[in-house]
Amino acid sequence: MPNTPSHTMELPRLIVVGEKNIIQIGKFLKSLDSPSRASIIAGKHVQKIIQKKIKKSLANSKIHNFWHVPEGNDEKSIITIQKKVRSDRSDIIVGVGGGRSVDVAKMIAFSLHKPFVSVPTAASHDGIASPFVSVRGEKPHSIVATAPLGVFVDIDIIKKAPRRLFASGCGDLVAKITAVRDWELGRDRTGEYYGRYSANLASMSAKILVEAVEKHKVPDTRDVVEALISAGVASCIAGSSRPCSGSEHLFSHALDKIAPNVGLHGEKCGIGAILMAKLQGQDWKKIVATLKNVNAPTTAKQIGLKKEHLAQALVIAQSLRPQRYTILKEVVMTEKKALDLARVTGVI
Ligand SMILES: NC(=O)C1=CN([C@@H]2O[C@H](COP(=O)(O)OP(=O)(O)OC[C@H]3O[C@@H](n4cnc5c(N)ncnc54)[C@H](OP(=O)(O)O)[C@@H]3O)[C@@H](O)[C@H]2O)C=CC1
Ligand SMILES: O=C(CO)COP(=O)(O)O
Ligand SMILES: [Zn+2]
Repeated sequence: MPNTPSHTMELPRLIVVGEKNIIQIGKFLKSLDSPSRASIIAGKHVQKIIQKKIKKSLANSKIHNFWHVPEGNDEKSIITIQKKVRSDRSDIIVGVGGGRSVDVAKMIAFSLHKPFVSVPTAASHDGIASPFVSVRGEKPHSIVATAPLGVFVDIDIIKKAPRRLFASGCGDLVAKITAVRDWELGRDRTGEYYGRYSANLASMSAKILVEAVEKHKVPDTRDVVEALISAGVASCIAGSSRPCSGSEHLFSHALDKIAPNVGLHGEKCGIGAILMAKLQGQDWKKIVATLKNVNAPTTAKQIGLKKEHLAQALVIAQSLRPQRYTILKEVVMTEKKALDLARVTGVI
């Protein structure tokens, strides 16, 4: 029944956003569930940066720790790593890194019925506090997993991450402008349940970026991190990624299929937001200015995307999630129309 409200999911119990505080992570975990054994999912780059400090903190807190590198976040790689984590016999799973490590840890924690803690080391995506795992493949979709029991952020680490990751997170944030508009369209056209609070929370997370442009300022790292966390909480409250993921995400998921490994998730969502804002009749130039203000890509060329792949992605995007109403249901998208849209918005 379209009017049935989604179910709200659990929310993180403790969110700490500090600076040069990574050495406190052992104490943080102890305060959550006083674990004795922690499995940590972290990639090679991130381990190089903070493994020593985290190990020291966990040793001081008497937490045995086991480290695993996520090869990918497709189902096969998750199952492989899950078998290793199971043999750790740990009582908490920690994801340390960007979206891939956090997603893999979240999925494994959910499958093993263990608490999960999110430790983002880049402000590159809004999966930090969300209960979902984004699964790529034939029909990209969000799997309902588990919201983190805790979120632990060291802003100093985030600030030192490659700036491209910060810009990508801003792309994922401006995507809320078009995602919320698509949700409004779903409500108005089909009577779909619309959660005003979670929609406003998601819109607010994008607003800090738009306001920064108006004040001729670059948004503060902490503000962007907190906005990404807030967007993840919005999806917990909505019980789905609906407030955070609309036609712009469908464009990004289509590119994951057509041109895998071209561009970061947030970069594709930011470019998708420019295109979809134009279709929605929103101020797409404001989105371009917002992205340029943080040096996020606003053209296909900047992420190495071929225009034919862009056109194909726009044509198939809605078919990837037919049940989610977006502006793409209101246009008959052809490759020619896609290229015209990309041209008029300066994306190609
Ligand atoms: N579940 C959800 O709600 C959401 C999930 N996602 C998912 O997140 C993924 C995108 O995440 P994204 O972060 O863009 O990309 P990835 O996690 O795929 O890659 C990020 C890269 O940056 C590196 N990195 C992270 N932090 C640092 C740092 N501090 N210093 C140096 N390098 C660093 C990582 O290193 P290393 O290799 O060591 O990890 C990795 O190589 C996608 O799979 C997407 O589906 C995106 C949005 C929402
Ligand atoms: O990336 C996301 C929100 O920013 C997750 O959305 P999806 O449900 O489209 O995977
Ligand atoms: Zn996203």
